[in-house]
Amino acid sequence: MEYRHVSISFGVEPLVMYNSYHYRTTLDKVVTSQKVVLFMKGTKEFPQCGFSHTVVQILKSLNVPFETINILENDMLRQGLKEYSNWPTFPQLYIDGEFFGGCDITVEAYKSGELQELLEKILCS
Ligand SMILES: N[C@@H](CCC(=O)N[C@@H](CS)C(=O)NCC(=O)O)C(=O)O
Ligand code: FES
Repeated sequence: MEYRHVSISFGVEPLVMYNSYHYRTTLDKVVTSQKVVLFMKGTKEFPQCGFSHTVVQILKSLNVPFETINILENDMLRQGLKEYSNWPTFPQLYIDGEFFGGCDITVEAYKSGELQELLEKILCS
């Protein structure tokens, strides 16, 4: 799939993806730009879907710094991310540059304490 002029509002400079190779390297940069990055529907302040809202609430309750990207603003990004993460839905949580999971996985990991453990390890290193 070709991605032309897909621009993500992220940080100061919008990131532009010109083609499928470029979108992959661009997304590599996005997911490693912060220890915790959440691709979601809506924003941290105003989630637009219950699944995204749940993950935001978990991250807020754990008091960890995290970046969110609203995939509803960009349909090419929305479709491209499904391919990039090999995951068909949102939210998509990245921790330390690695895809961690969607809502169900995050809820389970939160309940078991695995999420807290991983975040402590990542954020204290
Ligand atoms: N079981 C999923 C729930 C998330 C989900 O089903 N998301 C749907 C509805 S919000 C989705 O992203 N569909 C694809 C799309 O909207 O592009 C999870 O654990 O994350
Ligand atoms: S937007 Fe309808 S379930 Fe997420």
